Amino acid sequence: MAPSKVNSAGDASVSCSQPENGFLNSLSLLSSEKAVQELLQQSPLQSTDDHLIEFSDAMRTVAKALRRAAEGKASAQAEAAEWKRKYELERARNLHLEHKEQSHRENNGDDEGQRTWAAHQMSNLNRVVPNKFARKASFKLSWWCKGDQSDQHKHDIVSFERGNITTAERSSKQISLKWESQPQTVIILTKPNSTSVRILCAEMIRWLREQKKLDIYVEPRVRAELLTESSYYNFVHTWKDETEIMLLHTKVDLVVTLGGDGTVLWAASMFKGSVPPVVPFSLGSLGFMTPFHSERYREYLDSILKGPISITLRHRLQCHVIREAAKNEYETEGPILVLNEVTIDRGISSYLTNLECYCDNSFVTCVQGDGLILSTTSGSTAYSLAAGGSMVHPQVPGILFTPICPHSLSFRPLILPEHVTLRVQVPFNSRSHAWASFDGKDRKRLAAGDALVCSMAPWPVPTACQVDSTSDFLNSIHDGLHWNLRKTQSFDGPRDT
Ligand SMILES: NC(=O)c1ccc[n+]([C@@H]2O[C@H](COP(=O)([O-])OP(=O)(O)OC[C@H]3O[C@@H](n4cnc5c(N)ncnc54)[C@H](O)[C@@H]3O)[C@@H](O)[C@H]2O)c1
Ligand SMILES: Nc1ncnc2c1ncn2[C@@H]1O[C@H](COP(=O)(O)OP(=O)(O)OP(=O)(O)O)[C@@H](O)[C@H]1O
Repeated sequence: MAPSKVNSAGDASVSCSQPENGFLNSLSLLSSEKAVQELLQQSPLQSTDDHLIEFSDAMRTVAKALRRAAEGKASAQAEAAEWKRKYELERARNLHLEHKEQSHRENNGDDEGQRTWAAHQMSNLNRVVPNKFARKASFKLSWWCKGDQSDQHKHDIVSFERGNITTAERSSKQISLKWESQPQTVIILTKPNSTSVRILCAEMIRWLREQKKLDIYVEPRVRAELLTESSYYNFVHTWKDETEIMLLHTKVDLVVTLGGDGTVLWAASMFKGSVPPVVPFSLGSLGFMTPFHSERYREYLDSILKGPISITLRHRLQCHVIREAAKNEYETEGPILVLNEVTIDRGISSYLTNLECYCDNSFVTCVQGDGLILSTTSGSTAYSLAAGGSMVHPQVPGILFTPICPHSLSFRPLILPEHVTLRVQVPFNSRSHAWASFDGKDRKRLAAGDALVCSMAPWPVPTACQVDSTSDFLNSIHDGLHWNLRKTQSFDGPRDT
């Protein structure tokens, strides 16, 4: 970098060569600042000459700017190093988990090996549950497709035998649930402040108790409402605190939701780990994930309690907010599971969001616009659709990467494979904070340097199908969204001859 020069007209100019990465070299900056200071000391500052006073002021400003640039770069380098350290810690932890899973599979033989790591984790949790809850009904999930009688499903969809690469096995076959023992406990979750829901809920509880002899759980709010109607509902169970909610999956055989899609999202959010099968009854205006009509609840529940039933395994995303201020990974907040999507947007800020996105080790892009939606395939018909994302069958494993109002003409949405980990980071030079929301709820502020890390969760939400996964999906896009509805052209008129 060349030292500062004073030209014949007395103007100060600082010329500097531009290194490849666009940053000024901090050492050269510091040495040029020193040169400027030396020049200032040599200058006759006491001189009454106005030009020289102006010149020395200008030099001071230049010196200050150079110092700031050098400091800024040093701090950015330190921050980058800290982020790299955090990222490596996280990768090391993931690798460790993978190894553990691998050795767990190897130690337990082939059959056990087909169980997921998640199932292993959940069984650890189950061990602490007292015996009185051990009467949960067992069921068997099997792969079902037309003409295929086999229960077997190879987990490896790609075969490499003898150098021939084939993908004979498909991952998205219909899943069927068959009860191995009679379901005994049902939890009913309801949309609040709705008279029709309250009436249906009371009627359904009475029917399930008297005709099906089932134990019933409801939320504390609902139990209180039922008891104000009649003391008959004294047998209905509820829970007291978060700890009891955490154990619900060990007691409950079936979850019934009465409401719209929001109630299905609410039900999913109550289960931080494994989720019992969910039967969603439609009492909302759209009901994309609620294929069961409430008027025919007796008929539907009768057949579901007998089984077998078709299931849609709806994948969830697990999200971690990593705070820049956290000293190590253990200080990050616990995972948040979403069934639809996590959205990172500009909140009330009037500035563009500036979000750096990484997929595993690769830089994806920088989102400048209103924000970004990371969606499951179940969520593809919700906010992501409104932002221009594709509609994807819920059984397709993948993560949708959909920008919200990007300030660029060429930013098309992406669909990424289910095994990737995404990191969305608010850069240090961002003009504003960003906000993350989870299935449209729980907004969290992301300050400069904070990041959101998101990957597929090991605990999907099994929802009962009215017909089967594909028919239900197509019915929803036809009935709910009026997809591709157009009057058919009449036969008369011009045509190819
Ligand atoms: N511009 C938008 O379309 C927009 C904006 C904000 C939030 N949302 C969606 O709302 C969801 C929260 O739902 P809520 O019921 O708690 O809020 P809400 O009561 O505001 O309802 C939002 C609407 O989205 C529909 N919806 C929810 N999940 C869906 C899905 N998977 N497929 C098709 N439609 C779906 C609901 O039926 C409802 O009509 C968020 O997860 C987000 O996807 C959409
Ligand atoms: N049990 C619950 N407790 C608290 N909030 C709930 C519960 N069930 C649903 N909600 C919330 O109530 C809101 C509305 O629920 P839902 O979407 O089911 O009904 P809706 O708006 O009438 O349906 P639609 O969107 O189809 O018209 C959602 O934001 C949801 O999160």
